[in-house]
Amino acid sequence: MTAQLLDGKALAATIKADLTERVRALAAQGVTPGLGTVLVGDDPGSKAYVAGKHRDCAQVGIASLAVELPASVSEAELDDEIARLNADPACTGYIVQLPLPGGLDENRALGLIDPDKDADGLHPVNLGKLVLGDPAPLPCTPRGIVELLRRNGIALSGAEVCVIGRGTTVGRPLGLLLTRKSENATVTLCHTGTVDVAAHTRTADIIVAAAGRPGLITGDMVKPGAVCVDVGITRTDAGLAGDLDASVREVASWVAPVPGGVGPMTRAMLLTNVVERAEALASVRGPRSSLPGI
Ligand SMILES: Nc1nc2c(c(=O)[nH]1)N[C@@H](CN(C=O)c1ccc(C(=O)N[C@@H](CCC(=O)O)C(=O)O)cc1)CN2
Repeated sequence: MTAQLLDGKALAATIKADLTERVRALAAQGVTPGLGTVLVGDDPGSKAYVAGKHRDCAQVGIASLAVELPASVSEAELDDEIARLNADPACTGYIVQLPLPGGLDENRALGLIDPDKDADGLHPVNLGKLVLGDPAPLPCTPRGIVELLRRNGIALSGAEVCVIGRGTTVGRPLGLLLTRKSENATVTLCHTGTVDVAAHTRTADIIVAAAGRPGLITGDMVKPGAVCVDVGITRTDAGLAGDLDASVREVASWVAPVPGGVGPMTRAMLLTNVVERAEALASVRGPRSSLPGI
């Protein structure tokens, strides 16, 4: 068997085309959505991801507000930038790019974001709403994974899903999303304390690998016909490497690859979160509101 590709790049392009129309409709009401990003330090991966987010904004007509700070920034200076974006009426929503350099407390920074402007859905209030099943912006990678599976006709209801990785941006919130009544999957969350990862992956209908360990999942760990989603991106001298070994493609029915799978979907979901908030605010304020931008 050679797996079919879950093409996140193509699906993200379709989603961005739809968002472009929605941004045009907002513009007709006098509203320009704005995405802010806070990038601290010079991690090459983070710089590339943030640059990609702003390229996407330009494509769909969302305004960009890019804040760049040196790795030596103090906690107080970072807090000031976050407070500034909270107060900026041109900023509909924003993100603090993770990971932050050592010495800066990520949870503290995320907790200072105005939950209404939390374009990443990573503020504790919004993660709490996800637990409770209340409406809130959803974390971008988990939302992108569910969308990629759903739009390719992959059934989630009743599926056994094995998620590898318990991080706050992917594994944990993905488990919460997949176990909502609307998705109805059964989730096993594996992590560095899991004694026998293969014992869990071998019985799974869907495997989501978000460990950041190149080649961790090999073909012999996959049930024939399973769907495999690669989330781990590691930068090596030879280029980007995912968590799925090449042998997985001979066993799986579908594979979401690195690059071109979940990454572009993560970015498309970030734009979606921003546009959704702009639309919600526009509908509250009514057309051609005299209030400042949102
Ligand atoms: N504040 C956040 N920080 C981080 C998040 C997040 O959702 N919010 N997730 C990851 C990184 N990430 C988003 O920021 C991200 C990762 C990958 C891609 C992407 O487009 N990947 C491409 C390859 C890009 C390349 O060539 O480097 C792909 O897979 O095709 C976008 C966003 C950690 N931090």
